Amino acid sequence: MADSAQAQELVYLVTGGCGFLGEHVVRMLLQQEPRLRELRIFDLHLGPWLEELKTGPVQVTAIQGDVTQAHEVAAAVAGAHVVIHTAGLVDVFGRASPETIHAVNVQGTKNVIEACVQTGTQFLVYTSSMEVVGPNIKGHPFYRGNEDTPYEAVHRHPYPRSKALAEQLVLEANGRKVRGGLPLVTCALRPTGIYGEGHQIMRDLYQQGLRLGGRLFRAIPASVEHGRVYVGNVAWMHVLVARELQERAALMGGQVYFCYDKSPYKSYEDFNMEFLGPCGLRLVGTRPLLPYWLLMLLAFLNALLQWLLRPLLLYAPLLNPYTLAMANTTFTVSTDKAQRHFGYEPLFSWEESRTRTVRWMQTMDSSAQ
Ligand SMILES: NC(=O)c1ccc[n+]([C@@H]2O[C@H](COP(=O)([O-])OP(=O)(O)OC[C@H]3O[C@@H](n4cnc5c(N)ncnc54)[C@H](O)[C@@H]3O)[C@@H](O)[C@H]2O)c1
Ligand SMILES: CC(C)[C@@H](O)CC[C@@H](C)[C@H]1CC[C@H]2[C@@H]3[C@H](O)C=C4C[C@@H](O)CC[C@]4(C)[C@H]3CC[C@]12C
Repeated sequence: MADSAQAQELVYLVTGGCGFLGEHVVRMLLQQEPRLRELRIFDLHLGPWLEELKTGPVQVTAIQGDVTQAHEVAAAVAGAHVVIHTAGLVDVFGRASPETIHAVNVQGTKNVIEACVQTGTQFLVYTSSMEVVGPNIKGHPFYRGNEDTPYEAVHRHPYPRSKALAEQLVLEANGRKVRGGLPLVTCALRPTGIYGEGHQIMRDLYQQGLRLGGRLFRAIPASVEHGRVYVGNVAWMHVLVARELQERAALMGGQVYFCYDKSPYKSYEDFNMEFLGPCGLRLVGTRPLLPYWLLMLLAFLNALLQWLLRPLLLYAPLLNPYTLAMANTTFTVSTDKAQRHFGYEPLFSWEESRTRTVRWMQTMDSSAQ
């Protein structure tokens, strides 16, 4: 828990606070924000682990609610000094309809913005995504770019489209007058692919490897770099930006910041092996075992199967045309904007991030046996 030497007078609200990133943001706030009086956690699905947080000096309020319901959002936001909006439908596997993704990610964000304006909350941090930028539908690489690198952001997929629309709404809301006459101060954080304790896709890949006799088969060239960032550092950036936004509104209001740390630039598959390898899995092949056209054919067959089976069951494999194209397109960031604007430095080194993730994988492994 944070040192209580400073006056505890702030109320924070974290939407999506029971998600993969959200839980880390909640725990990081309790550890690193000494001015917290109340921490509200708003989520469609509340986790049982929240109970253990209620024994500390900070009042932890769990609120079960839906960001698509404006009145539920307004009730949760009322009285909060800071909102960290991480709630979202993270779906590139065809599990949810485009309409549902839009309702949660775009309308939900509109509801959060309007709740801040109507109830007088002055600071809003939005969890955006690298996908607001790319990779685009043309497969153009984004090689160690930054927030100012020119790039043709063209999206067709519902998820990146929804994140781009939501981010735009948040940035445009910066400067609006909230109840009481003060200006709303907003900013957006763009994580690349987040990894760490609780990452569901890493769990899925581990289970897939166990089913294949401890092997995974390379599908992506090792030369394709994909940006990754440790969840603890993403959580820390959220806590720090929420604090500094209150002090440096003129500089930071309406700004976007990529989330980054010292995680190495690698292909998606090679990076995952940093954690799956110590758990006994092996990546077969120094180059893709199948030609790209055959992989794309398999991806399209998966998409066709998903469509045919939808009336009966949800078939949502990792491989589909969008995920294959994404994995196969270089997208890495190299920036120091967060350091320049609000003094961000990663809280966890690459070695610590890797060790913590491997340790989580191994405890997951032992509980699976
Ligand atoms: N995971 C990544 O690699 C990654 C990368 C960049 C950005 N992001 C963004 O970070 C945020 C969190 O992502 P995550 O990976 O933790 O996903 P997640 O699915 O683990 O967490 C999302 C949380 O939002 C909640 N939620 C969903 N719909 C809701 C609704 N209608 N009302 C209230 N709560 C709702 C879910 O219950 C869940 O707890 C998302 O906005 C996502 O776009 C994630
Ligand atoms: C089946 C193989 C081709 C396998 O390599 C596919 C991997 C694929 C599931 C992932 C490759 C890149 C991932 C995405 C990336 O890390 C960034 C994202 C942005 C974030 O906002 C949400 C998650 C994601 C879309 C992430 C999802 C999994 C991948 C597509």
